[in-house]
Amino acid sequence: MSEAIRISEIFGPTIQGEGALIGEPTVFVRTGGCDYRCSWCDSLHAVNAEYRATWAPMPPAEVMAEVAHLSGDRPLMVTLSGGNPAIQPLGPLIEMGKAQGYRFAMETQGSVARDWFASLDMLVLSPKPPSSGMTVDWPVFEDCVTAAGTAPAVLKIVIFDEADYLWAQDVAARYPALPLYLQPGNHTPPPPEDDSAVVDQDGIDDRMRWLVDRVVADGWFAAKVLPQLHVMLWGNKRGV
Ligand SMILES: C[S@@+](CC[C@H](N)C(=O)[O-])C[C@H]1O[C@@H](n2cnc3c(N)ncnc32)[C@H](O)[C@@H]1O
Ligand SMILES: Nc1nc2[nH]cc(C(=O)O)c2c(=O)[nH]1
Ligand code: SF4
Ligand SMILES: [Mg+2]
Repeated sequence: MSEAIRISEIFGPTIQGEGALIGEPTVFVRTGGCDYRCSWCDSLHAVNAEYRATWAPMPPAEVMAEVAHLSGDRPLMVTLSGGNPAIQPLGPLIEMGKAQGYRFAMETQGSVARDWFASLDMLVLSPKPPSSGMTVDWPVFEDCVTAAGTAPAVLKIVIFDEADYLWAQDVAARYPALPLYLQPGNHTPPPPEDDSAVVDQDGIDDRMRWLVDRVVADGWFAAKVLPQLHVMLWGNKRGV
């Protein structure tokens, strides 16, 4: 019997709104609990202890049954996010889903390495820049890159300001082999219980334009700059 996974929400199909797989239809499996507390986290309902009562332990078969129900039994990309999905026992879920034809992408900050990263179809490593208030443990981050093995892996870095931008350049220089995505940060999301889901879209647009100008002026042509498409369309609404 596989260990239960702590689930915050399972939703979709929607489109992947960020990074390498932007636009691809996917079902999200969001796990509950995170070892980080980023100052600007847009998914606090899967992070803060006050939401713990909304997280349910589910065995892998139950998670896959819900994914199959949502997808109408048609295999697609399943995106594991959180919280930090790497702190959950996701290896058996990935094996079970792959046997049914599903593919798996995962978003993680790179603070916990697991051997099952090698089974992923896409590992999105999102190390946290200075504006987050977090400090990256680089040896552990390196372990995450190593754990991916031959599985496709990319870097996705959130940028709020100049300090984040310069930090991203350093990170990119450390990992020249990893495709790099830069994403403007969205500011001060409302609490999850507030259904308005309003974001400061003008501010996001300003940061996006600034980021494009900065990347182009620097001739940093390996960087791909993308907005959070789902935030443009639906603000910080949950379940989209
Ligand atoms: C909510 S996190 C969950 C997965 C994992 N904990 C991580 O941070 O990679 C998913 C993605 O959203 C990004 N993100 C979180 N808050 C954001 C914000 N306010 N603006 C832009 N991106 C944000 C994270 O950097 C990460 O790439
Ligand atoms: N559509 C959509 N795309 C996303 N990409 C990353 C997300 C996340 O919260 O991890 C996310 C999300 O919550 N929704
Ligand atoms: S690591 Fe990810 S889920 Fe955790 S607090 Fe930061 S953005 Fe939120
Ligand atoms: Mg999100």
